[in-house]
Amino acid sequence: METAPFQFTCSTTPLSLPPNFILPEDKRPHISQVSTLNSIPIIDLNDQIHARENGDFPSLLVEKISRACQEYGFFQIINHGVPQELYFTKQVKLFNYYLNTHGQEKVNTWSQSFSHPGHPIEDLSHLLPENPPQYREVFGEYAKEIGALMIRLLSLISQSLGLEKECLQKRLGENPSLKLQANYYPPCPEPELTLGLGSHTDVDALTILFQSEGVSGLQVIKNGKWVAVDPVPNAFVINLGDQIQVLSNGRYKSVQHRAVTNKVKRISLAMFYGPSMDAVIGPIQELVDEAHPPVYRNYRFAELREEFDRQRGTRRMVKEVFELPKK
Ligand SMILES: O=C(O)CCC(=O)C(=O)O
Ligand SMILES: [Fe+2]
Repeated sequence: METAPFQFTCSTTPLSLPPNFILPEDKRPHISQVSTLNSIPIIDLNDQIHARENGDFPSLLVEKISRACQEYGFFQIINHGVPQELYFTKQVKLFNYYLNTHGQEKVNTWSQSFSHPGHPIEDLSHLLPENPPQYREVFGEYAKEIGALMIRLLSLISQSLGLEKECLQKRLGENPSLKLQANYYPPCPEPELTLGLGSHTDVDALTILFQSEGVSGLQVIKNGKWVAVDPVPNAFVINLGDQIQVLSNGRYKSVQHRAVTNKVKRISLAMFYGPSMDAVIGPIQELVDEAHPPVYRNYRFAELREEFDRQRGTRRMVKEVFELPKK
């Protein structure tokens, strides 16, 4: 039997969790055991400018990105050049979230997500919400800025893999997707009994996440333990998606992450950059040699999306389907 969706739009927070949100013991977040030390690296994109002035090569920035990608698969960026008003305008609020369910058991997670494509903005503007009235304009500008930042990061990550600057962008194809997912985590009476978003990896190539200040919720796996990614003022969290893991032949990992809930509400805005549907994704030739045989077979991205849809609602193992047998 389907569980009835829980209405988050009610104005009061319940005193305890409705039963259809309570996770089985082994799936609970154990929040008190999560580390806040050694969280993911914070990288200053202005380092690039300094390095260029000094003529260093490879630049300090590329080195930092290389280390962060290898050790964490996650980092935060500051001085990214996206004007603060575009993601910090108080008037911009998102409504009409839908309930996201995760996992095989029909347990709801304590969140609502709202998502829509962000590119090409000219074609989709009329599909975006009419309220609040400035949403289309602000989102349009945000999508353009984030799209440009994605290209900049793809170039830095390409260089950090020893590849030419445009390598990853080219491999992701001429009609890449840029999608928004806005996540709302309402105040939760019992954060230890539920999750905001279950553990997952992002399926696309690269994610730029803005998280609201003052409340921590995002956690990433590091050395088998959950590490909290506390919000840093005016920073974006960057994480590598499954397609970068495949293109880098497993050199860089798409890392499991989740969101826990709090007694107070939290909001995050994720933008996902994904390949063209017809792009052929597979290990980049320069990263394959005798010591590093190909881990994945080539596939059209549309093929992987079909597999992703087949696995909806399960603990996803999508890229694993394209792994080659180990020799
Ligand atoms: O709310 C967060 O910080 C995590 C969001 C996330 O992982 C996602 O939307 O894929
Ligand atoms: Fe995610």
